[in-house]
Amino acid sequence: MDLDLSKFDFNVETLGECQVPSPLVGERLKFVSDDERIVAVSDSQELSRYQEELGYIPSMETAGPRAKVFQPQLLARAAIVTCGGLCPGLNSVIKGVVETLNQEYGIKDVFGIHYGYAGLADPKTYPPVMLDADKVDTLHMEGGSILGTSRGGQDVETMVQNLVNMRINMLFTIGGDGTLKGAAQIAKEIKRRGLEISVVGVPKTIDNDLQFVGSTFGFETAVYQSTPVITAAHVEARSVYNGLGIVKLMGRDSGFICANAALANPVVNFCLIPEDEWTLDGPNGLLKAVERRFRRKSHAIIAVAEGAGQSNFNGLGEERDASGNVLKHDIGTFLCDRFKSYFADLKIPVSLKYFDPSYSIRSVPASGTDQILCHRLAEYAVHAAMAGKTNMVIGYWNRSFVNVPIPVATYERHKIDINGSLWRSVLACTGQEKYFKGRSK
Ligand SMILES: Nc1ncnc2c1ncn2[C@@H]1O[C@H](COP(=O)(O)OP(=O)(O)O)[C@@H](O)[C@H]1O
Ligand SMILES: O=P(O)(O)OC[C@H]1O[C@](O)(COP(=O)(O)O)[C@@H](O)[C@@H]1O
Repeated sequence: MDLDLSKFDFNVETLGECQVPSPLVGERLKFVSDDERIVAVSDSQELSRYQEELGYIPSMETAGPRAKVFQPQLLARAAIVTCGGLCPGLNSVIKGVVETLNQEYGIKDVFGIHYGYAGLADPKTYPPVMLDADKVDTLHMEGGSILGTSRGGQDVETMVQNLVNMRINMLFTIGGDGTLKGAAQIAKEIKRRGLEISVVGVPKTIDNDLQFVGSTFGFETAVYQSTPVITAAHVEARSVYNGLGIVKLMGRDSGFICANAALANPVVNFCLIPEDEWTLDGPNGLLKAVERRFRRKSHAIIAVAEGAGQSNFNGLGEERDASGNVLKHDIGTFLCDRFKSYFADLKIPVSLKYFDPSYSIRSVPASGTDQILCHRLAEYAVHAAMAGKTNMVIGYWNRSFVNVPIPVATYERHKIDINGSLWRSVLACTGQEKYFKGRSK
């Protein structure tokens, strides 16, 4: 089956003339396009590092439908799996994949795999469900994942054998960096066995920590959802003498939610992220900084990312979740305890209110433009799988949807550049530098 491209309002196969989503890695890289591919060329150290460690030059291609459709319509059977932590919009992506398969390609056999890779490894215990247009009709209104999710490793050979048993030839994995690494292993095993099964990822990361993906669904919703909580913290703190509001937000290794929430809510006075170091004690520490702020304003709001300030727990050991992710020590309650004892020792009154909205933030449905992003990422994932592409994830880069090889997207975590303009804006907006006196940058 070939696809009639005239029904789409753009020609994805004239990349050389019209669509070059650059830059791939900062401004230093340049691009040349070669038919559908966008090849990054540069003599920068960064590129050589990729080339050396990955064994190839990282390249992306413009996402979209291809005239040559690889999957025969009658035999095409798809499976969708959601893994890792919840994220607003998971259900919207599931709906988008099912509808695009149904409506654009006439493919009706779509399996929903239950409970992440656990369901793929053990479909007897967690039987899959057939998904159709009726089942997904109002799915975008629901938070969570209708399929359920899980963490924890599964046997790759078993998962691939189950795909074969179910006669699946397209697997859509909706997940973050762990899920994508799992997807890459599945794709490798598929290749080793000489099977024709596409494995295409849709990037799910509320923390926004994947490389070359630009925008991920759920992130904007998370920032938006933080607003009522920060507002409540501010109202509480402002209404009493020396009111201190501490709001903990998600972000294990990357502080994007926290930084953006601080910018979106300019009542935040201190934004603490994993990427930037700060001390608690001493003349330049956070405790003293809040004391200084109290003298000027008598209230203060701290937004802290869950992965911030972990050096305060040095020597306490390390726990991991089932997927191997390092569990962060609870910086929120730690700060509460330290502030209470600090001000008690100084006999300075303080009224501290602590807010941890993490799970209520991530369990809502996607809102605003996140809904649109979910649908479009899903559409492009289907186009990629139908064109026979594999071991790749859809990215949104420089206002273009792109097909990004999984090893490139997961090569390292995307983090806030503390010398970059985003962090500079946060520092300016919070004014935290004037309280953190003498703090090195
Ligand atoms: N390095 C890895 N290789 C293969 N599978 C992985 C890897 N890391 C995680 N996974 C699997 O991917 C799934 C989701 O991973 P997890 O880290 O929990 O969430 P996320 O995908 O959001 O990062 C889990 O089932 C986990 O076992
Ligand atoms: O408590 P859980 O369910 O393991 O999830 C907590 C984690 O989920 C996240 O929201 C997203 O994590 P993943 O991208 O690894 O799924 C993190 O910010 C947070 O640490």
